[in-house]
Amino acid sequence: MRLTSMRWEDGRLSMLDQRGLPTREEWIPLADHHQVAESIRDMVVRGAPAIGVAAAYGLALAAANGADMDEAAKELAASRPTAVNLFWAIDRIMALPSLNAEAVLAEAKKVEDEDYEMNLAIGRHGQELIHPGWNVLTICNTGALATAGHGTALGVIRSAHDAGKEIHVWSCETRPRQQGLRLTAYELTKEGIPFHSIADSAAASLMRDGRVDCVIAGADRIAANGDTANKIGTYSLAVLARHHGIPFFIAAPTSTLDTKLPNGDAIPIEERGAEEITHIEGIQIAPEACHVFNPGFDVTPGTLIDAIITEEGVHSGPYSFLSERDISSL
Ligand SMILES: CSC[C@H]1O[C@H](OP(=O)(O)O)[C@H](O)[C@@H]1O
Repeated sequence: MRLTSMRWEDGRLSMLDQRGLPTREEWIPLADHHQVAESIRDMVVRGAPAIGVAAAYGLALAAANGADMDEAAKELAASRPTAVNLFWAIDRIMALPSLNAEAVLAEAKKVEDEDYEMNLAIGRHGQELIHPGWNVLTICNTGALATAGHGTALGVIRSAHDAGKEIHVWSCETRPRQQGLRLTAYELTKEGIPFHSIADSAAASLMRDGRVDCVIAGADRIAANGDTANKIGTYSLAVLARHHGIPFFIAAPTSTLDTKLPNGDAIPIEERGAEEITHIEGIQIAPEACHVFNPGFDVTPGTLIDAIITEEGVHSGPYSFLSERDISSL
């Protein structure tokens, strides 16, 4: 059975609580869009494409429950600010000619199915860049748990492995929420893909020692010039990769493109709570009243990205994802 982060069955939405993985596999039933918004905000479900799919199903619940769809859309849109897929999915549903329950659910299922197909295409295109025997470094979780299945950056890794390229993965722990140590390690273990989890701070010396052949990461929002918002720490990996002459790739579906933004300066960067840093599994590890700055994302300039892989193919810089419509509106 395909690993996925959520299931719509018999009119009900349930989500795999990613906060408990890898030690607890617990599915949570969600009865309404309020609970979906809360599950996105609390990172029960996380990952740019996955929260877009979740929001689409949240609107399907709102329609089925007879809720005010505009209010439901606003509540879901307020759950997290950085991943543009959330707003792309909400806008797509709200643009339907009719917001009856059947039509909204059908469109939500299309959003999910299309994301899965886009990830398979990203994998096909991206694995062409991966040489046999490469050591591939990645950050956060960009796999089936962050999408509708297969994954983006981790989808490229899966596809390269499935193509018999015998790669090895360095999976950054990804402080503070440890999506790499908990979720990517969980997925790679399930698939039997060789990997080592590493502290985020170990990446530099691995690159210096010639033990990294490429870096591949996901994205939460890509501006028209290729500036890319992704998990905090991605920018430092891009700078390190450029310093060491190592190719740095981003993998994302086109639903992650925000062509209204000419560059990454205006991408909203989510700041999360201090407890994500001061506590681990609810246990305090920092002094009382410890001051914390906890941005969830950073922006990597398109000039540091050697290729952006989408379902359409491999794009190389300089990037210009502006559509004709966007150019005419500038
Ligand atoms: C396939 S996109 C996954 C993307 O989302 C992650 O952020 P979060 O776990 O906070 O939702 C991270 O930026 C990943 O690259």
